[in-house]
Amino acid sequence: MSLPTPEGLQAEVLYLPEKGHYVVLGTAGSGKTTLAILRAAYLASTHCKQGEKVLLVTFNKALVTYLRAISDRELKNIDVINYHKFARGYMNSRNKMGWNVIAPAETKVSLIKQALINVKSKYPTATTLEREHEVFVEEINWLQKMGITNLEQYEAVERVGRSSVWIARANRKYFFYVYEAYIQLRQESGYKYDFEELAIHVVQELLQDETQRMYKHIVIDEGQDFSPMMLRSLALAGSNDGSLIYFGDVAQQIYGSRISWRSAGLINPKIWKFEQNYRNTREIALLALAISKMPYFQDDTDLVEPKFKRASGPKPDLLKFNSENDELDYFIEEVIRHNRTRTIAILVRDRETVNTVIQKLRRITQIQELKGEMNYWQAAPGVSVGTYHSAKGLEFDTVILPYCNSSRLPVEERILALGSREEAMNEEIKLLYVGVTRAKSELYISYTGEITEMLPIDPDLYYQDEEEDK
Ligand SMILES: Nc1ncnc2c1ncn2[C@@H]1O[C@H](COP(=O)(O)OP(=O)(O)OP(=O)(O)O)[C@@H](O)[C@H]1O
Repeated sequence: MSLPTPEGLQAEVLYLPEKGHYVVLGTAGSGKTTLAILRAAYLASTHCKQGEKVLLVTFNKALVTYLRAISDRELKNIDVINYHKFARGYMNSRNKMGWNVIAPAETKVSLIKQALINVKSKYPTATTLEREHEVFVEEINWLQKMGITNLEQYEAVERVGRSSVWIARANRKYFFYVYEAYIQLRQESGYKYDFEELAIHVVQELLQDETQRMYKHIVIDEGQDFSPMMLRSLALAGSNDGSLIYFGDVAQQIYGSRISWRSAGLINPKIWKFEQNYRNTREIALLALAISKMPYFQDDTDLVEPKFKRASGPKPDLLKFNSENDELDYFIEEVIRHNRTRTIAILVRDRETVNTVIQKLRRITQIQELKGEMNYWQAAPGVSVGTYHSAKGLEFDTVILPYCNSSRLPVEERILALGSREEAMNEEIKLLYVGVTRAKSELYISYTGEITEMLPIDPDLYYQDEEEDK
């Protein structure tokens, strides 16, 4: 595959100086990933001496496989890895890793549940400790992502975003006690770290590490998914006389609230904005824009309004079915008809649903499952199945988003963790946005029962034939 030639602002970003910190905020499909690859290749070929390296880092692993597939030629002498691989590798080089030292996500949850029980027994009258354990898991993840490691810091911090409303400042101490109890339990179980906390340790280690940095330049793609601590660690991991460039889309930010560049370790970055959407047809881009204007989309001053570059195509198809079985059968027919000529993705909210879809589809055709352990990227026409999360950064001719019912979106798990349906919608609408913007020319959205409140209802946005309700 060959990458497009950058134009306008893209070309300016490509040749930015080889020193300093830069931020590129772009709308979906504006060429951020393309430029991340080209910039990394440019730096490796013209601004690295013998032994100096470029790191191209992304959040999700499927994107790493995709990047390698679309640009193998450009990516020579560049380490293309996801954040956790970088963090583990660095800690390993400092003899701070080991076998089985990162607590798996399920273990983390059960240890937090236990920690909550322990703290409750100490403070039996503290009603805040009666809250669901999911709320504590969520808050602990937030503390770790922000790098908050002591109570004074936590009590003083201004929480941005609406989540601040539902934990009273006076109750923060109880959350912190659970956090401390969890760390103790985790250590007793033999786990030095968990996934969210690892970045804090990487930062601490880098602050003391005076050895020559392995990477001269750092290029971050899908930067909106990185926590402030992850970004800080990457800023520290680069050489002082090199550069760091961050490519991200505020509208696709899935977790976490807005952060300042400074708290993420970026020093006076110059900010660039990409506004041209090269991927989606006008009709698909209009739906994405309408989603980003829904009330659940948190106010975001940095939101870049896209300009459409591509020709028109069909409107997104909105279909209602009587049952989920009929829904899947309908799309299986669609896949059979087109999977020799188009790249098609069926994207759903969770892994369990991915498995249901795959089970049924597997009997009919070969499937590419979008997941962490992908070794190979199938670029030829065919069908891919994955979660919205796993599709970040990717693109397909046709995207099918089934099961967009209000009973499935937002998922129950996030409603519990965030304390309200509204709060969960603020977060999950970004996932729908990601799903919609993966489609280059055809988009199908379907549901049974009630449609999710996160989709705009303006009938002009869709091709919708009432008679055709399945
Ligand atoms: N200058 C250009 N000319 C033509 N096509 C382009 C140009 N820049 C990017 N594209 C194409 O637009 C599509 C989207 O680009 P890319 O994946 O880099 O966008 P992105 O900003 O990373 O999107 P997202 O964040 O939504 O994943 C790709 O198919 C890419 O090849």
